[in-house]
Amino acid sequence: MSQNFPIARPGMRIGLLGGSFDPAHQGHAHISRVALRRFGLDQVWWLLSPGNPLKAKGPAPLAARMRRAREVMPDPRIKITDLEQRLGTCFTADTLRALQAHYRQVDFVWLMGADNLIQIDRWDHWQDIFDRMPVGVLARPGVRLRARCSKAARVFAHAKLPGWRSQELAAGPAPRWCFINMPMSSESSTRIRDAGDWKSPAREA
Ligand SMILES: Nc1ncnc2c1ncn2[C@@H]1O[C@H](COP(=O)(O)OP(=O)(O)OP(=O)(O)O)[C@@H](O)[C@H]1O
Ligand SMILES: O=C(O)c1ccc[n+]([C@@H]2O[C@H](COP(=O)([O-])O)[C@@H](O)[C@H]2O)c1
Repeated sequence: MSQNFPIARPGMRIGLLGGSFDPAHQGHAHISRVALRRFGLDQVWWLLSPGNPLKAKGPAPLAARMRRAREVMPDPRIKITDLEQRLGTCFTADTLRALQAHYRQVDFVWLMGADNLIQIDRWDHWQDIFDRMPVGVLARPGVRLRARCSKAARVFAHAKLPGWRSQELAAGPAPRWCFINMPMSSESSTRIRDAGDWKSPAREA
């Protein structure tokens, strides 16, 4: 199972940013850099999803999305991975369980944009995600208020770390989460697809 898994030293702090990345864009790059700095992370791993279980339409082929992600994000601290494909998982709770079992001495943080805080309560075993590892939420234009009032924010209100204590997030223990306000990027994959600026091999055919 460990073939071609990224190497991580014991004690490393690693953020996991899951997504369709269909395609990757500067918004992903921006929040990854902010997460590295604000949460004191050593690395961020992008987990390119084989397919979001809540989206009816599948994404572009994984190989094409991986190529594009590497072009967008050449920073050596950001690892572009197809770990979900390798693990055979598509539900986040399963992925995180498998990664923690594989990398027992790594401190992982689940990262997501504020739009996903609004809908995470629809994900499979979503409370397990909060119970399993710290969660870092990055502001996204237009959804900050709804995110703050979301079901997840209410259920885990007791576990919220204020933004000024973000450096403490990765050390845990879970449940513990932190919302980061920052200069935001309005970039989105939807906009790029709608503008016709992302032509994966399958879509060109
Ligand atoms: N501009 C952004 N600001 C903050 N978070 C973002 C931004 N773009 C993406 N994210 C976050 O990155 C993760 C992966 O996002 P995803 O690959 O779905 O991109 P997207 O632009 O949201 O795609 P789509 O428009 O297809 O929904 C999600 O947690 C999402 O919230
Ligand atoms: O586990 C779930 O039920 C689940 C449902 C919807 C989305 N997710 C994950 O959320 C992340 C963001 O997905 P996306 O498609 O919005 O980029 C990605 O890692 C998905 O696998 C996970």
